[in-house]
Amino acid sequence: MPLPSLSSLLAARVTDALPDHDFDPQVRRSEHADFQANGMLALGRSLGRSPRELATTVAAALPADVAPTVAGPGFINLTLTDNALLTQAAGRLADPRLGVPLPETGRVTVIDYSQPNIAKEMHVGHLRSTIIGDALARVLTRLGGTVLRQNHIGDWGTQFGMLIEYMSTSPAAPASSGGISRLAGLYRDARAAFEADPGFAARSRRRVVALQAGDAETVAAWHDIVDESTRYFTDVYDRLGVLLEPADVVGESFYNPRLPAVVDDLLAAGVAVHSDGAVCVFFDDVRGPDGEPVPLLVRKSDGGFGYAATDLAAVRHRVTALRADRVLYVVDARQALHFRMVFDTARRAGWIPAGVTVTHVPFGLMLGSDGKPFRTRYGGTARLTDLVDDAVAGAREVVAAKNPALDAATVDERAREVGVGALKYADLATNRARDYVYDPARMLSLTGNTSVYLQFAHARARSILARAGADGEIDTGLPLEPAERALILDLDAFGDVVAEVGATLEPHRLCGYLFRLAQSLTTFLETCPVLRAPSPVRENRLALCRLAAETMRAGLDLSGIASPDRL
Ligand SMILES: NC(=[NH2+])NCCC[C@H](N)C(=O)O
Repeated sequence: MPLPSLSSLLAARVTDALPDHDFDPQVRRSEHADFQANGMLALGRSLGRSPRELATTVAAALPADVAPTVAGPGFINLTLTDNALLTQAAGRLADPRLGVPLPETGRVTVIDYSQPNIAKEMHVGHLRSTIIGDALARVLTRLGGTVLRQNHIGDWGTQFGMLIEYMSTSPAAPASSGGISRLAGLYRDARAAFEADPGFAARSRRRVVALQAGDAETVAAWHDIVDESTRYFTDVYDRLGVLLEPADVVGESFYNPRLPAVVDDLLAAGVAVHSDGAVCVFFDDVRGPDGEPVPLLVRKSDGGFGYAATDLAAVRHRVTALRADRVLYVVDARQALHFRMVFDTARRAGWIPAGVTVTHVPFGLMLGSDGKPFRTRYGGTARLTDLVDDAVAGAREVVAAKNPALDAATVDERAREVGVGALKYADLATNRARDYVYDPARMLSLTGNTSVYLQFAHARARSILARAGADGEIDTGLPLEPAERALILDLDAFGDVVAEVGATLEPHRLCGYLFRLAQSLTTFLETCPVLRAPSPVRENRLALCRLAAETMRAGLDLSGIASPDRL
């Protein structure tokens, strides 16, 4: 078991002081002391007693080495001894989990994320889903959970009839040449032909039927398109350094054979009804602007299945076959209503057992500097690969300016680590539900809340450790400087913060923490000489450098961001 944090140890002491009451002591970091327990206010309110009196009782029961004092209307200030802080730091250094608990043990989480569409370029929406989903997958795994990644790619639908028909009649090269941009170009042309030429449109519709009926030639052409697209996705994932691999792809086509049963079962359960030839599910609280109910379309009147039917089959599969305790959908906030209707339908059909949760994890848009949805210089939807290229190119300038003597291969490698890190961090650092402005210059800044600043603080600690040679033992009897105290207190919160990200599914909490940690590490390095300090202060400070570097690396790793030893 990992060593509990100081704040959780203090919280336990405060609750122990009032054994007859069940309450949250609300122990938080404070400007007035190391920690402050604020829970007496709420407890006093609920008991109809004076919070100050409760606080006084608690303070009297607490051990003198936490220096309890009552302040204001009933706060309890708590200050730890230097010895207690150093003992905790030594414990953390010996803890391979760095204090991260294992609350997810035994729990299976399915995460549906990334979800690009075949024969199309990936765009910024897929970038956000990929980055956020990947961070959540890493955090939940670290917290002891079993995480099943499901890349729900768009690989099925009537549009492929069009594309296959177009490719079979145009004398062009096979799908496996020319990459995604050629495929995306053909897709655009096929669409245009479909709209302009009724004969082509009719043949395309017959292709869809042939594809669904398993016609060998059509299925082979579809496979070629899927394979070519998957190669492109894999390439993007490699460049981004995310966990997703081809084995995680369970696309829409996977659920195709399961769709008729979805319709039958929903009809039999009375959850879905026939309506104008279609099969629909209605909701009391989902209505259009005219007050008319807006149904979830399970089967269209032409007999075709849509996006919703696939998601219904998917949720059922994930809960039953994959035995998920929790299913997360990391998808753009604009699909909130779709997921609400899908989950509600699955619940009404009795497909979601008690204790299992299905959750839409929404995120906002990436905006341009004009405050509108981000577009490229050419006005189109931004291609994800252009964003990666731009970030890496910008990072190359930062890296080369800092180290003019570096060889080209090292510059390349660092530029990738810094550029991709900056792109991910800019995405993760704001509350995911909000829209955020894409600002390449700001995200690569060496100062401010950027991954570059974090990577730089980490590399500073590493370079001191490299110059020192060996670290030493912590001497818990030494007095501490304020910057050392602040650093130890911040380091100690790491495990609690990771647990909080798992509980809230909000990666920005980790970024905020790492930014504060980088600041206290920087202040420590600027005010407390390490290598020049006399022994045994030197050994203690080296140990703090070591713990800070390890914690920073673990945190960046959970965000999917590299932590190079040098910058
Ligand atoms: N299970 C899901 N519906 N996942 C989200 C799929 C997103 C879809 N492929 C898109 O690009 O918009």
